[in-house]
Amino acid sequence: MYPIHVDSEIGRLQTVMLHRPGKEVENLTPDSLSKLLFDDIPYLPAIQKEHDYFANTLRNRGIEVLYLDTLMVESLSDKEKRETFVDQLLSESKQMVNGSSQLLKEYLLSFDTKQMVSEVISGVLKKDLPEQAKKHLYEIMADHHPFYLDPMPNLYFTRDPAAAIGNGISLNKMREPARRRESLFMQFILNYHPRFSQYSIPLWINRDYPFPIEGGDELVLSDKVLAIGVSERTSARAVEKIAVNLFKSNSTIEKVVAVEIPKCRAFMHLDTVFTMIDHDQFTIHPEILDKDGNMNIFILEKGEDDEPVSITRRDNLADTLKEVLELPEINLIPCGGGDEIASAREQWNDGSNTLAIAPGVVVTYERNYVSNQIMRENGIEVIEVLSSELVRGRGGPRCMSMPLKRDLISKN
Ligand SMILES: NC(=O)NCCC[C@H](N)C(=O)O
Repeated sequence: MYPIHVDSEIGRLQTVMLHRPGKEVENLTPDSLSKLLFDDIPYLPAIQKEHDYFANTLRNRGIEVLYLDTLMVESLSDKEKRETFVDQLLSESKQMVNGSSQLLKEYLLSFDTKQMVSEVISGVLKKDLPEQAKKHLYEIMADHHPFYLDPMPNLYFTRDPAAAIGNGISLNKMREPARRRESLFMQFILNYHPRFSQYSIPLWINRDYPFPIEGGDELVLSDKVLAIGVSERTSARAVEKIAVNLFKSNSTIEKVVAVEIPKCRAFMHLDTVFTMIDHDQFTIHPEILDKDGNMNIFILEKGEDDEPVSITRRDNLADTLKEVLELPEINLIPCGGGDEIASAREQWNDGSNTLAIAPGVVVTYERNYVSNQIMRENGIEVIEVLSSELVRGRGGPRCMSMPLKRDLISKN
């Protein structure tokens, strides 16, 4: 059965891809936190327990949970594919490979596939490899960085490296060097995993496109409308590129709504400040609006004649949503109820980062009790999950999940 279908943010979730955090989060140190985009070091047994709780919450609702590392191991079924993967990984890890590529290649290929994938994710310490003869100045004067290959602690945010849109994939060039290798996994899974490789799955944008785009900014509002944040992580160029590609293909997307949000760490992606939770209800962090309640929004549509795209400006989010979704009314639910302190605190803790598993049914962090209560008062079913350690990576349930299949919205 064709493995990808996402034509909304809210259709009943059928299949999702997660990554259970592993040793890579234990390889964070105070010195590497900011480079590796964490605010603190999670305690591994506790973050795994919380992640398992999240995965079980989804399973209990009948959702099929796939794990990225398992898919990857199943994709690298022969020696040639393993070697191709290691070659590509090492060539893309130039800044991280703080030593000899050849030595690392031999080291990684000495393991079985499962262990190799786990080593790549958790990072390779210099002390794990045999000491090599130091001949070159850069080796003799080596810095004190402990890793040959840096860990990939952000991998449990499976939302960002790739996103399913309709029956295709946005395979993303990620903005931060610490995360760039992550989308390589999905490239190999699409090319080689039997669940995907037998189909010709369209790529709406590819990871070799030079300007960044990340899945946390890509929100499928309907089969015809895609919203994309222009943010700290996603460039206006990539938004236009994916729009043009969608318009000239067999995709059903007719409008791409580019929403500009402040470029700062707390608001790194659109889904940290805005998510869809029902046909006509959304969470929003009020601080993305200016003092008049406006923001910078552009609608991209297929151009006339030879123009690949036409662009028109809007400034009101609620009005734009009503227009593109053809709804008479919509409800924007403010994170933290709009209270100055509660909304800043709960947005920081991903209170706006809800994962809808069906129309009006969302998974959220239990710590964001103000936002959760307000959603309930608006008729939303809120399923809470644990978050003390998961939150330290600055992402919530939407960031931690990559939907592969949802029911068609009309069926719900
Ligand atoms: N969609 C999201 O907002 N994902 C959260 C990503 C957090 C990760 N530490 C990062 O900075 O990329």
